[in-house]
Amino acid sequence: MRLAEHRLARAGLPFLVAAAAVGIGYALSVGLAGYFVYLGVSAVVAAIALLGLGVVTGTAGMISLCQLTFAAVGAFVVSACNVAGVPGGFGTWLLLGGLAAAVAGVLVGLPALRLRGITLAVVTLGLAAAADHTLVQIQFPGATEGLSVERPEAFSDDRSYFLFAVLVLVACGLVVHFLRRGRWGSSWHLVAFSERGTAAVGAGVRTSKLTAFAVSAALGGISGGLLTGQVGLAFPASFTAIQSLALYVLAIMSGAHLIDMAVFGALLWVAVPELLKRWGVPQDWGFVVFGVLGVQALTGRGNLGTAVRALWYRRRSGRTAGVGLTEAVTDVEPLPPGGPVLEVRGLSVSFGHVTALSEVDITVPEHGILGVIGPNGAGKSTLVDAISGFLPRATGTATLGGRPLTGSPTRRARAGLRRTFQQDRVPPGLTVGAYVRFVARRRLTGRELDGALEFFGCPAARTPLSRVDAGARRLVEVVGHLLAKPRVLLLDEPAAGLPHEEHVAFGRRLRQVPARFGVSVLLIEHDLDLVRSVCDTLTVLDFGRVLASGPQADVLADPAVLKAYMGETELL
Ligand SMILES: Nc1ncnc2c1ncn2[C@@H]1O[C@H](COP(=O)(O)OP(=O)(O)OP(=O)(O)O)[C@@H](O)[C@H]1O
Repeated sequence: MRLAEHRLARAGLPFLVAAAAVGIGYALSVGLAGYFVYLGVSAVVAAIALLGLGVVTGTAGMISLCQLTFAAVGAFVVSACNVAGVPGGFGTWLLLGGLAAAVAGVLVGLPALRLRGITLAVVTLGLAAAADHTLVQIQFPGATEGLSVERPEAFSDDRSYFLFAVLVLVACGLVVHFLRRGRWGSSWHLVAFSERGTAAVGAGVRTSKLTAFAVSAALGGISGGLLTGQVGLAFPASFTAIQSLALYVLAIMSGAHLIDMAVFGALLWVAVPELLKRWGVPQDWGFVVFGVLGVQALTGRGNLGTAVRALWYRRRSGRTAGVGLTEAVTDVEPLPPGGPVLEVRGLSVSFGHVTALSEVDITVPEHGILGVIGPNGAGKSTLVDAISGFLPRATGTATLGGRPLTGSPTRRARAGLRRTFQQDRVPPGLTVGAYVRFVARRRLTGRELDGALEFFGCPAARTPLSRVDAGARRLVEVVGHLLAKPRVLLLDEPAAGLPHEEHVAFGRRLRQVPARFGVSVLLIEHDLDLVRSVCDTLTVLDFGRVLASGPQADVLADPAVLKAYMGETELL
């Protein structure tokens, strides 16, 4: 009951905050002096644009330096609708402006599928500069005739228009909040942290990037439309490339992926030039101030928003969450291994002159756990990369459940082949539960989620992953993939981050995976005790070749394995 009440309270919280924001907006609209009301609308407009930047840059990790170009698209559409007298009034025009900007966002996002970092920055800034130049040439519809945009009837004076702008900001904030908590939001976090990790869970890297660009641009478009309603006539000077650049810097500095920090950034956006004006300093110096703040944010670690939150969490709980595998679990009987479910034949991979794999055959039995062992550099991770589709130039064949396993990593993941990574691919921006639900890519009941996390001794679903240690994050990754119920899961050293005393307990749980989750496993592991306790069959790789393969006891007693793999027979 208390849990249900707690969940209800958490679900209602965003609406409570939204209602409070509307209340504050109303109080400000009646209480502020006229000039500050005008500045207030400017701040709200900037907050919506920053919210958009927070999505594409802060959450999805891409650089976009043309946010005000999207704002210009929104302003253009609103102005054109005003001139043409499009039915529906200002509210409809605003939505149309957002929609048009979203389309522009997708078009700009297309190059982002191939470009990264500084190259993407140059492309988006170049686009902003080109749009800037074009707008000066063509001007906004109605500008030359002086045809002022009509505000909504009920919000026509400055005070009520400020309230209207606050209502739009609150609606945008709610949309962003719920999008971030949904599948799109999780995919943005994942793609920002690791594109390989995103593909490995069967999510589309393209879709993640394009949706982030579209949502961000739509918010930019709405902010531009709102600005047009504020000033009556849109002018190119409001949407220059240098302003887009300054807005980006502000988003980075404040941490605009957090809604409150987007609002804080917007207050700075308005307050800094205003203060400079009052002190008799040219307002363009505001860009220098933002530049300095941006350099500080880019050279330091993190931004203002995350720093404040980190302080808050440290005050609430100083500890990071780890693995708790010491609890006893009820064992389930292992299922007898069936026929082959994953068959790989003649797999070869070369990196230039290095032959990482040569004519490798492996078979994972249904309901079985195949261990793949071998010294460092034997080709184990390359094997996982090749089977899961990350090395398209690999030769050989693979079948999963009798069907050819081909295509991109996303396609193979959707076909029922999942993998984990040796490196951390778990994004810190999500909670344990949000991450596992996203990776599972199916509807999970709370019981199913909590049960699986508990079984592997992982922190509770509500724990932010930023507060989970490296070993536990690997197990959270394993849980997510297991709950996806693939045919086969490839585990690349899943116990590497765990304290050694936890290895036995982890092995005991791993042994039960086929029976509990219906998933067959290929396990790469250096800890031979763990391998012995878990795997029915073993394949030993050495210099990219299969040295031995078969039942565990036979393989571990093979003199070639003893000699080549361990070097010292006593150890085995
Ligand atoms: N991207 C790459 N470019 C060039 N060589 C590579 C690349 N990836 C792997 N190799 C080489 O391929 C061989 C196999 O590497 P791989 O990482 O698969 O070994 P491993 O058995 O997983 O080692 P470890 O146990 O240390 O993880 C090594 O000689 C390695 O240097």
